[in-house]
Amino acid sequence: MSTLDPGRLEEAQDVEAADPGGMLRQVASSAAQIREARRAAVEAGVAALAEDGRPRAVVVTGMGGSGISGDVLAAVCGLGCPVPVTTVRGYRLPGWVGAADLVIAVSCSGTTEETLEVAAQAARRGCRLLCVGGAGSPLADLAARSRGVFVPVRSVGQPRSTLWGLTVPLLVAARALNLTDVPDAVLESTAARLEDVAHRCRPDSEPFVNPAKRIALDLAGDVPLVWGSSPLAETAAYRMCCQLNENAKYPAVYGGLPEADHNQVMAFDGFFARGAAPSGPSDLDDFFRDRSEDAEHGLHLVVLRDTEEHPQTAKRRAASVEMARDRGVAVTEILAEGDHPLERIATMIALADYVTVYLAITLGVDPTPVPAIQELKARIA
Ligand SMILES: O=P(O)(O)OC[C@H]1O[C@@H](O)[C@@H](O)[C@@H](O)[C@@H]1O
Repeated sequence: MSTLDPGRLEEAQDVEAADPGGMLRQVASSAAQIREARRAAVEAGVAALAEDGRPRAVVVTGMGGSGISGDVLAAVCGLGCPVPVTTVRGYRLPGWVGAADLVIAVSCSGTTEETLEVAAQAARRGCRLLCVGGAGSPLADLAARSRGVFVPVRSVGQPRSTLWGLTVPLLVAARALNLTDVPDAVLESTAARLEDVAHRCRPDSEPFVNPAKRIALDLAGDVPLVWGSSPLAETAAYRMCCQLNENAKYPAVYGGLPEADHNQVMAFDGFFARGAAPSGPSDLDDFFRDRSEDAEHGLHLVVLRDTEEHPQTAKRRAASVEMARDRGVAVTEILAEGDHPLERIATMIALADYVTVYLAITLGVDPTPVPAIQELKARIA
């Protein structure tokens, strides 16, 4: 059983010992992934996808840490994108998808059954096909058989930590199709920002100067509501919840403004907000005794705050934070850095990724393996 021990985050050697699968190293490789994946996408001839002109729609299919590449692509293309960009998670390609559309199948292992199934449907319907994932995999074979473009991706360990290796080929394809403006200079500046986050969050930097360790300690024992203050930040919020689930084996609820102000905000007045949180190990109570007047662990609002917000949404964000604090709900804000949408989403994701790994470590949970996911796959095999 996992127990909370803030001391586990103090010394670099303890942090490393608590991370036998090297998840912190995997997270730190994000900048290198951007550079390597750009080269791989260019070498694989992704630009050839533009030869037949712009598709009617872009449909990304993938699961878990791979599927989210579609959300990141849509967020970076933004509301100004001339064609719809959508993500399909599951076994079926929607009926409207056809030969006029580009389908992008993403799977780090290249073996995920839902992704292979949807990619095969796309090939049968004559869609333009781009496959991104493990070399020599069933997905690579499918791309070859269907004369699709295939970009090989080197896994850095887990699919979810290979996020940028899996996403950058999609961005390179989208820029070839004139769906978004992500020049090499932006890929490079994003990589540089990720290196900077990695430096600030490195294992040997102590909790009082390490933003990720500090947030992890604040969050431990609480029930996180993770909200994004823009569509871009909402995608980062979803990613943070998935990383809380898979790295920290921790529950989390994601939302985005303004929608969360129409439903989730009610939780500020509910059971979890009053500190009547689910009973946990009693050492949690001691640890959180002096965190707030209410003493108990309860609801924790994590706001991923974009620098570009609709003015009304910015008002809603500020009012929501104030209302949470008035009610004794803990609040943490994570700020986007940079100007370009890619820099902004990548910096929020990077800091949040580190938070989830340090939360795992302080809870005594190994961040890397996902045994329940494996068990599920085995049960249905
Ligand atoms: O990227 P692929 O290999 O398709 O995996 C997709 C997802 O599969 C799940 O079962 C987990 O392993 C996730 O962490 C992963 O993101």
